Amino acid sequence: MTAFSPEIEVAIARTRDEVAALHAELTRYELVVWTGGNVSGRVPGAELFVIKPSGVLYDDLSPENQILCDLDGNVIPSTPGSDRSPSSDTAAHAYVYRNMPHVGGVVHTHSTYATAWAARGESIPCVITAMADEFGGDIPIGPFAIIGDESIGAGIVQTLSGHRSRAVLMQNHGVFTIGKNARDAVKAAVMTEDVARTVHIARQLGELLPIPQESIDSLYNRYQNVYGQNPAGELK
Ligand SMILES: O=C(CO)[C@@H](O)[C@H](O)COP(=O)(O)O
Repeated sequence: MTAFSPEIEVAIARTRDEVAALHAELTRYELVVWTGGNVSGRVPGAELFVIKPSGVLYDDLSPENQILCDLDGNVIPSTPGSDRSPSSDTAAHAYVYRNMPHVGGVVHTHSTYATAWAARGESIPCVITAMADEFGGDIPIGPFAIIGDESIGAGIVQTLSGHRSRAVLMQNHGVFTIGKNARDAVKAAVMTEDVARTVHIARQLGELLPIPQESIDSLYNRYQNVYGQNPAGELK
């Protein structure tokens, strides 16, 4: 059995609880079907993250069957869940954690409207205030990348580095989001689908009206730093 300090064991247990519970948000907001999609969370204070097992039904996910990995994506042996294969996107999540130290959570979905934009290789333009609030501008397109190795992670990091958006539409694939923690990344995935649907419908009705850059900046700053009870600030 791999031994960690008591403090890290507590952090791992909390991350297992959080990541398992957050998968239920993907089904609640209808962002996934069957076993598609995944959530991971970095273990605070350790070079570790927790991710779901591959191809397991959402109803069967629990804290005990989430899988503990190091930042190279290797499963930590003899830990709960380590008898199963981790998510097929584990190498991609690991690449993001290694290369974006400020990121504490990563989420992937094939949510319908956002993935339809990805299938066209088209970024979602910032034409509603909710997009300016959450993403600070357009939601960008990332490159086409093969599933199963670091390619997706490299595409996420390349596209989102220096970008305000917490979401990228990986071309021909779907949504990947990042956040300060796993919950923040899940929220970004929920918001991505919401704005993808609204902007798609708006475009069916006529011409989209851009928001001036200074208004986008102002909306973004207010939402990230003033909105709500305890704003966490932008992701950087
Ligand atoms: O995008 C893909 C495959 O197209 C995968 O990411 C699935 O959406 C989820 O795979 P697991 O996390 O269950 O391996």
